Amino acid sequence: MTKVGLVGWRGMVGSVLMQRMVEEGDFDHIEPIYFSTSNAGGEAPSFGGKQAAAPLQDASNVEALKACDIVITCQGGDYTKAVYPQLRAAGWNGHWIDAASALRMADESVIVLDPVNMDVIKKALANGGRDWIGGNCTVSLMLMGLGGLFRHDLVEWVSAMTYQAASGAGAQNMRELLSQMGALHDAVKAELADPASAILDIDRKVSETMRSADFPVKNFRGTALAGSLIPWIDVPVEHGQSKEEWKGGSECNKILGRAAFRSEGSIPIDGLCVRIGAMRCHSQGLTIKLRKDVPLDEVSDIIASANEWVRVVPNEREVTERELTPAAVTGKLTIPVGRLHKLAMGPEYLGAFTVGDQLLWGAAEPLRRMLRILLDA
Ligand SMILES: NC(=O)C1=CN([C@@H]2O[C@H](COP(=O)(O)OP(=O)(O)OC[C@H]3O[C@@H](n4cnc5c(N)ncnc54)[C@H](OP(=O)(O)O)[C@@H]3O)[C@@H](O)[C@H]2O)C=CC1
Ligand SMILES: N[C@@H](CC(=O)OP(=O)(O)O)C(=O)O
Repeated sequence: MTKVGLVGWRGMVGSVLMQRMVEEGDFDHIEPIYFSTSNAGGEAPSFGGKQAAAPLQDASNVEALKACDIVITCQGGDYTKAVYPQLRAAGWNGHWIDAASALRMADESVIVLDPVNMDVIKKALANGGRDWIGGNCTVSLMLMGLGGLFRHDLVEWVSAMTYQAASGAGAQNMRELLSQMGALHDAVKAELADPASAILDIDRKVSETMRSADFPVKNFRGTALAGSLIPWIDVPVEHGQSKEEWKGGSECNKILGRAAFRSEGSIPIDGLCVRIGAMRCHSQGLTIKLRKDVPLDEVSDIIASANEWVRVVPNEREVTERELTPAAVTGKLTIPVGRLHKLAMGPEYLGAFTVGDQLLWGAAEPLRRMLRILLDA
């Protein structure tokens, strides 16, 4: 049976991956070997009702990793940068499946999102490809929603304005968001219980609390997210972009197998990435310049038929409020796309809004599916 090394399985992304692998019966097809960066020799877990043959292995032990046919890691970029080069240098020819961004733009890597780029994956497999990297969550979720328009080569450019959840910043940030919400509520609890209290007094107290020295903001780099937002994600790069915004253009074009971002033949994709107080769903408001005036019902059919997870939500108030929100989508694989309408700029300008769970299609699911593609190859 194929030996699969699992690194980062107890982290947030790794836990979602384990949950999905159990749900899909993936453990029936593999011999799992669990690794740890902190507890080598400890007891290995038994996901999918399958007991691992050995205790937890040391995740930095190249010899132990070499015994695996496939390694899947959700441990993070620092781990990848430290271990991957040593493993390849030691002559390991296995398949490396990785959630981290470290290897995404390397020539040898494919950014995997098989409902969108199975052709790119198959070509790389036929050419001996060995490095399969999950895309940035915002990018993968946008392509899961709009994949049909790209497949029909209808997109001249896209501007994506994002509304990204706390989970994208990590588990500690999700906790801190909730602590911030709790602190704000605590500050005005008495006033909220009194229907006669003045709303502007409540608002003033909330603002004071948000700006106070003891408001919990360590993980969000000193900034309030609850009751506010943060219009910057990740480090600055060139052209005034944040790295998260740069990934939109660079990774989308690579996933689609097109020319490098900003070079001839690539599709311009750019916008502003914003952190908001959602838990684990990223949303995006999209302006799409189509190559021609395509009727809205055709646009809708093309989007809806691209894959089995995308759902077009009619551009109507009630259904949008019910189905096109992080609260509705969280924990689900469905990718709703709605607010579809032609914008005032002209008939080639399409407005759209999409929501997706950034730990499922945004992180774990493309990796899990790549494992199955390799097992079935
Ligand atoms: N968060 C996200 O939205 C996305 C993240 N990624 C990538 O995945 C990587 C991992 O992200 P994420 O899952 O959020 O990271 P986590 O911090 O949740 O987990 C990373 C590792 O931390 C160690 N760890 C230490 N303490 C704990 C604890 N109390 N509970 C669980 N694990 C603990 C575990 O390693 P050990 O068991 O060896 O001690 C674990 O594998 C990121 O660095 C990024 O590269 C990719 C897409 C999206
Ligand atoms: N940066 C993303 C999460 C993430 O981990 O992205 P990447 O896989 O590209 O490092 C966010 O904050 O929402």
